[in-house]
Amino acid sequence: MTDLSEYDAILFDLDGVLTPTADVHMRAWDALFTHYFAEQNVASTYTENDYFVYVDGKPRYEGVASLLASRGIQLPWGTPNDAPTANTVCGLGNRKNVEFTSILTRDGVTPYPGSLALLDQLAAAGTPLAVVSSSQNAESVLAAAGLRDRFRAVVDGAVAAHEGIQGKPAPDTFLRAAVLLGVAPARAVVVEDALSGVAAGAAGHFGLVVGVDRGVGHDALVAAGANVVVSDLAECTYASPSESETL
Ligand SMILES: O=P(O)(O)OC[C@H]1O[C@@H](O)[C@H](O)[C@@H](O)[C@@H]1O
Repeated sequence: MTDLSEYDAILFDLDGVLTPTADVHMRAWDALFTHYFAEQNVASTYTENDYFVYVDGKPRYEGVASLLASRGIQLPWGTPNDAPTANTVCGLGNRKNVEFTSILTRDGVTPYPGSLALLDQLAAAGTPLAVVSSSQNAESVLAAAGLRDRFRAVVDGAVAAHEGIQGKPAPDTFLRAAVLLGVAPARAVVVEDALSGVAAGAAGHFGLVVGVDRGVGHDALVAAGANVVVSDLAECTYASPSESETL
């Protein structure tokens, strides 16, 4: 068990940490790039490892640009308003978003039971919580999962774009959430499943960076800066202050 009760606040990534929506993102990216690479006759096909290394946890268009660069492809950046049919970085990202949104609408979202159990302990302890996600769909996912009210602050892809905050792997979105919760980074925990997110937590000098291994691999998470790695948040605990006193 990893006990988080010595810290004052917890900053959670969303997709793959609280909800199984990293899988939905993965499937939507796979559909986009498999099709696009076939159409463009790119010899090296898109794999799951490509997702973990180049796309996972990053803001939408940065993920597209990183993956294309891995194949030596350069496209015009375009703008976030580009149609999903446009062959620009933004157009490809928006094409993936059509797929993501349709899966989300069709299937809904159920939080991981282990994550819910930890959130219940944190609610009982009154610990300030934030969601820090690169996704512009974070508010929809939180609402669909019935989790929005549990978080004092949400710093997501839409907030970052609006406020001009650099996305993961830069630490800035986590640092912004710490400010919103009124906590020093050294007193807060970052919980992340993506290499880019773990790297952001380490770069922000947070008190503890918990890596959640949903497929990236224990060693890769540690190499990116995780202090501890769990396979599910059921392996984390947070005793409320009254419980801690009686221990
Ligand atoms: O396209 P969106 O919803 O803004 O999401 C951007 C990224 O958000 C992250 O949370 C996911 O891990 C990535 O897979 C995703 O690409």
